[in-house]
Amino acid sequence: MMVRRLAEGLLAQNRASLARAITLLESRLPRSRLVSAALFDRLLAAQTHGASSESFRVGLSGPPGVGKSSFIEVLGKALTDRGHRVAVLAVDPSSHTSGGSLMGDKTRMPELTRDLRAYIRPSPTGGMLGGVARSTRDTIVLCEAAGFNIVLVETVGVGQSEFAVADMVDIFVLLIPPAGGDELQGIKRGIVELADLIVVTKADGELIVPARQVQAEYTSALKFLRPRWSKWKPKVLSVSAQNGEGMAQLWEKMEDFCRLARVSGELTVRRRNQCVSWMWGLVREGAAEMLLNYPAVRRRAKELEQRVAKGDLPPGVAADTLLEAFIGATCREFPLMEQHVEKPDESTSER
Ligand SMILES: Nc1nc2c(ncn2[C@@H]2O[C@H](COP(=O)(O)OP(=O)(O)OP(=O)(O)O)[C@@H](O)[C@H]2O)c(=O)[nH]1
Repeated sequence: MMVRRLAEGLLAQNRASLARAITLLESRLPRSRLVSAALFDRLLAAQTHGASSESFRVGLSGPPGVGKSSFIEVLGKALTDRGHRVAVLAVDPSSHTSGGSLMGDKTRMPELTRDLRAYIRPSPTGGMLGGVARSTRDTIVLCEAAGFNIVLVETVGVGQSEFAVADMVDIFVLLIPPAGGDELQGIKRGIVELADLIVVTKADGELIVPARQVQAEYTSALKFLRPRWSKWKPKVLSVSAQNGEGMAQLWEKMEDFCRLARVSGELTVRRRNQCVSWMWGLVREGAAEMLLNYPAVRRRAKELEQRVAKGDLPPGVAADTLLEAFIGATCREFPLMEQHVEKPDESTSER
């Protein structure tokens, strides 16, 4: 009953229903998990993947102070003015512990917050990146079901969160401040390689010249990178959120990207691959969690870790030993399982 009402509210683009559904999936309580799984079933049955295929998922990353909030506020407003419905989500595992401003915090984007065509959701405070990324991925799908056709996912440019975000969006946009080298800017090397668009911010007033310089540096640096898409070469632009300069051209480029990726079918392939890799990521995470739930295996893991660290044991041997300890522990707990565990020697001799 609750699930049906929630699904109906969501599909009717009711903001309160969307907020409740997201809170539900962020909850780690087993009952909430069951309810949100049932909700996803309903949404699938209602064929909301139609909404997904029409949507555009944009990842935004950049070091603190780059001007992300101002940028999202201006871009978001321009998009809602064009009739789009825009959701802004955030991935910031640190917000839990730092107690600082939560990413996606409404006060950072005052105009967009008042805009009825926009929906802003702060980062879930799940703590670990895995948990935060998981709920953000599901939240994207809920927002799309609720009629938001553009989903902006922002991340703070520290830690691993930008890699997680790049793996859940269609286009990944890296914001760069108009001064300093990579290290000064706190930008990790690998992250530049993931960018489909690089945007130099604050290109106004005295910062125009350094912004253009940074733009030229990145443009030539990108020539040496292998493009991730067959039909798209990453581009570097400079914009000012303060006076709006360059914002329209930026959106044009994003639209070009979206069109090319759709027409070539690469967007579909990318999303499919992302889904499969999320599935395996979750399996790996779940398996590791299950394994460490056994106290005996946990103890064994500690001991093996120490031996591997000292160089007394090759990591591969330690991993096999740990997996065997896990299988042993499950067989002791569920004796019937032993009959079903394939013995490597027997299975080869049978073939
Ligand atoms: N000159 C100029 N300053 C800007 C521009 N955009 C943002 N700023 C300034 O840069 C500082 C940081 O901008 P914010 O928009 O708060 O973004 P942020 O520091 O990345 O912060 P978070 O959103 O919390 O990640 C503020 O002092 C802004 O006034 C711009 O286009 N031009």
